[in-house]
Amino acid sequence: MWPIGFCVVALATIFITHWIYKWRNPKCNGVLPPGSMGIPLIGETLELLIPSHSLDLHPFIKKRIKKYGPVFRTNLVGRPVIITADPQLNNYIFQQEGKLVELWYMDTFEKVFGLEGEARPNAVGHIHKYVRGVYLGLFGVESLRTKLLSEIEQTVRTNLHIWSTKGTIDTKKSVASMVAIFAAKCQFGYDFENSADDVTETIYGFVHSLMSFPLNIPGTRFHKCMKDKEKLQQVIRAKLKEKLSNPNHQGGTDFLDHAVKDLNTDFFLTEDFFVYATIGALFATVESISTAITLSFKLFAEHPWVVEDLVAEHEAILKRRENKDSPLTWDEYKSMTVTMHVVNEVIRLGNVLPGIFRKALKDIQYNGYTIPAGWAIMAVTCTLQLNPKIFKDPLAFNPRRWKDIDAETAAKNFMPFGGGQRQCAGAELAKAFFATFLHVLVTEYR
Ligand code: HEM
Repeated sequence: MWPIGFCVVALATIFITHWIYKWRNPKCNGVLPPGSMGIPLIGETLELLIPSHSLDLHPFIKKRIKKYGPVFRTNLVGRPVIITADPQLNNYIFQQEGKLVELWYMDTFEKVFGLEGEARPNAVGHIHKYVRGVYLGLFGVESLRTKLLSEIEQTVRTNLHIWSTKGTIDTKKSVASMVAIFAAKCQFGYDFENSADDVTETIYGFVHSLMSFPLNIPGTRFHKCMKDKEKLQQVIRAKLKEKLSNPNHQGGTDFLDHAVKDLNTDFFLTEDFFVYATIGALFATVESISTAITLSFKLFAEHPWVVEDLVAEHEAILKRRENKDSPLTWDEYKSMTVTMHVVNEVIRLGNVLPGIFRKALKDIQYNGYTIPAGWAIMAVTCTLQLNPKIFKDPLAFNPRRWKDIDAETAAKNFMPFGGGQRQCAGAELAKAFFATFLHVLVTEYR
């Protein structure tokens, strides 16, 4: 009997050894960038998921850049990935959308945001053109100027007032709820004040837990995130059905109003498409703005002179007004030079989006290395923002540095909103929200 057992063990050992060898040495028609593929099945995921409490590059990236250089290979959640902190390669990749690369998010994100199949909201070509057009229409400069700026101001005033009546607040959670109230209103017409259900907790639960290990079993953070996502989908779908079934519905201006107008006019314009695209915009808005504003509280506490600079600028704005209580105007917003330096500096250090993901459609040759077709690429742009040649003493919070940085240098060395065709469609909204928040904060509160 023992020879059979011996053969089974030997075969299993050969199979596992071969599998591990293949895992560590993936196929490539050329030379792969240096790096390690980590442990079979999970790769190096856990190390990347450990939160970093520093303003510097995440230790996972920093350690590997030091060891391998700015372009290296790894494996995240079972996916082979090339991580690039090389500005030249990053720029090249941003210009190759639909040619050598396509937008790709982690497999978890693909499921959560419905980024699979021909009709996915992140597809290239005319689907992208449609989605981008809708986003820019909703959150672009014209919409901000005519409508959103005053809605942001109202939301901020109400929320800061509520915070001021409490002993302490959890900053990240409170800021995220404030942004969620605004986002839910302008993206799917959710009326926070007159709704029995408080959807902001659900949005916070969803956004807060998405960047956790994707293990969907009861008790895990990710499982709770999926439950919150399902609830959100139901709320958004119910809202869409309500709008669709109302024969007197007049064209409004939120995301679902576009759905009412355009549903089924093209193969991809389905109910699911609009629900997923709304959830995507909600996540992008709440997570990014709340991260930046929360960080600013910590930085202000450590640098009170920055708050003094802000107070001086905003008190001057109030002084120029005929009526001190009148709402913030677009011209006032556009006059906020110091505030925009603060916003830039917080976003520079905030590393709001640690990586921009793409998938190689063909083998990509770069500096003697090959990025194989099918591999994911994670472009880390924050190395640019921490370059000591451009940003002296890069980890120091110093908004005044922006006085000496001209527009051309900034365009080449400051890319928190990405680049190319996929450049952030919410950049103007993020900046306007942040600036309005600072306006109300420093003019009304200490
Ligand atoms: C500090 C705030 C923000 C930062 C740093 C940021 C960063 C980025 C970056 C780097 C990209 C490019 C992603 C890629 O190339 O794959 C992007 C895309 C995008 N962002 Fe933002 N974002 C912010 C706020 C927002 C907000 C408030 C919205 C609101 C809707 C938003 C909506 C989007 C959308 C829709 C895209 C995809 C654009 C496209 O594919 O054409 N972002 N963002």
